[in-house]
Amino acid sequence: MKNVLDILKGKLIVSCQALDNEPLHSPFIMARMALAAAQGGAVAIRANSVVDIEAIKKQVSLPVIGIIKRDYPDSEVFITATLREVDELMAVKPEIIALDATARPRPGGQTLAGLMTAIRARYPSQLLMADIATVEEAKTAQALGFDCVGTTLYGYTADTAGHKLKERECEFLREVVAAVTIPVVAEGNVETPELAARCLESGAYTVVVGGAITRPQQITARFVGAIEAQSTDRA
Ligand SMILES: CC(=O)N[C@H](C=O)[C@@H](O)[C@H](O)[C@H](O)COP(=O)(O)O
Repeated sequence: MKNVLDILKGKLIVSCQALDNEPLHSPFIMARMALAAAQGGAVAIRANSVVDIEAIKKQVSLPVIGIIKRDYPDSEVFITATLREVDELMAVKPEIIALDATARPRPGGQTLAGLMTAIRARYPSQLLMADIATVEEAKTAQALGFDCVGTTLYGYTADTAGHKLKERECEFLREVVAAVTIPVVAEGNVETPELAARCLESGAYTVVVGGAITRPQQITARFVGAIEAQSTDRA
């Protein structure tokens, strides 16, 4: 049996997520999205919440990268922010758990190192993915013993706001790849098949695509934007 990270190498992971303010918010729909992704050739699914992961695991036999998004009043960290979310996720045993590994202050003043120690003590064999936004954070994640690191939060922190992976021929991704030896997951705003392929060429171990496949409101807006840009050109 291949280990989970081997399965992901050079392949596509589809993120099936819809928050409660999104039109497709529903474990049933996310499970069907996961089935469609599996039929299209995805090798794993990234998903948010216990109920979604439970429904997805009933529908497909692919490995799952699990997260719980939860807002805390004292911190901007919201992806699997504390041990509480890790404990909840372990009820549905995602093959990999991803957590925010940015340098931002965490809920309750906890440090990332402290959280890692607590997770490793309770779940020593659980694979862990670090969602980061800077090269320094990737290096720290490797030093703390994360199994892989993802560019998930690049463009979503105060310091990196607005940046996208595709900029300057994937320069940020290439810098992360050069800085660590653990597998690097290209994730965040991978909007086209060509960009997904370029991420792998740039040294990413695997690539996660979310909205460009599973958020039809985003896909629609991209079409509308292109049509409107062309009609402005013609005017
Ligand atoms: C920043 C944040 O909250 N990212 C979340 C992380 O799980 C998801 O909302 C994204 O959909 C996922 O990272 C995939 O990215 P994209 O949908 O851009 O392909």
